[in-house]
Amino acid sequence: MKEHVEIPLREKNIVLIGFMGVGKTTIGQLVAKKLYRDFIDVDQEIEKKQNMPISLIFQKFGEDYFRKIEKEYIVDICTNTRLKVVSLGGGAYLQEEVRNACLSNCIVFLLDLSWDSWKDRMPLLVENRPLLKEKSMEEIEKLFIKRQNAYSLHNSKVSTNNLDPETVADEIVNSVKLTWSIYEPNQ
Ligand SMILES: Nc1ncnc2c1ncn2[C@@H]1O[C@H](COP(=O)(O)OP(=O)(O)OP(=O)(O)O)[C@@H](O)[C@H]1O
Ligand SMILES: O=C(O)C1=C[C@@H](O)[C@@H](O)[C@H](O)C1
Ligand SMILES: [Mg+2]
Repeated sequence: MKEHVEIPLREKNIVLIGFMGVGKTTIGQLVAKKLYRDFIDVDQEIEKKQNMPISLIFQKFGEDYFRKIEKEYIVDICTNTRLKVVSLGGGAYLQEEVRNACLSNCIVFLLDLSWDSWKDRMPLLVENRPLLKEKSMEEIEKLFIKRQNAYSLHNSKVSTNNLDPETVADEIVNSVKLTWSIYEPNQ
């Protein structure tokens, strides 16, 4: 078994979680830029590796296959990299192994958006998210509610209601820098 090495707080990957379309990709990119870190978007990297869009991966190989490669990739990032900003796909954090890997090695931020605000964003999202296609608003709301339990396991939560991506990214950066400035006094 691999020995657990405690990662210094300043070097931990920052992971963004939350429901489809809350802004993980958009805001993650900005946070990475502001902290001079590399950015990893798990969905985009899987699409590159598989050389096809996620909707086609779902169509050709099924959701279970997608979840398997998604989990393996995230566990690998969490255990073998540092100093990254990582945006997960919206459903990744539902997997227990993903949650454990993130919470043991990284700083996990939940991007929170109310259902009412999310509904306004829905038209932007439906095209590229296979899980939203052919679902009624009631079914999507049920999924939104059901997932909140898993998302509640995080290190910090940022509300994104009525805030532009720059403002949310600044809030995350400030919050991270605040934790970095706290240290044990010399006795
Ligand atoms: N704070 C915000 N205010 C308004 N629009 C936003 C905000 N954040 C993101 N958006 C818009 O919402 C859409 C979805 O954003 P994004 O792709 O970043 O979400 P995501 O959380 O990464 O979704 P997924 O879980 O599917 O990966 C994009 O069109 C983006 O421009
Ligand atoms: O919420 C989800 O289950 C998903 C969200 C997207 O980021 C993609 O990972 C995929 O469309 C599945
Ligand atoms: Mg995304």
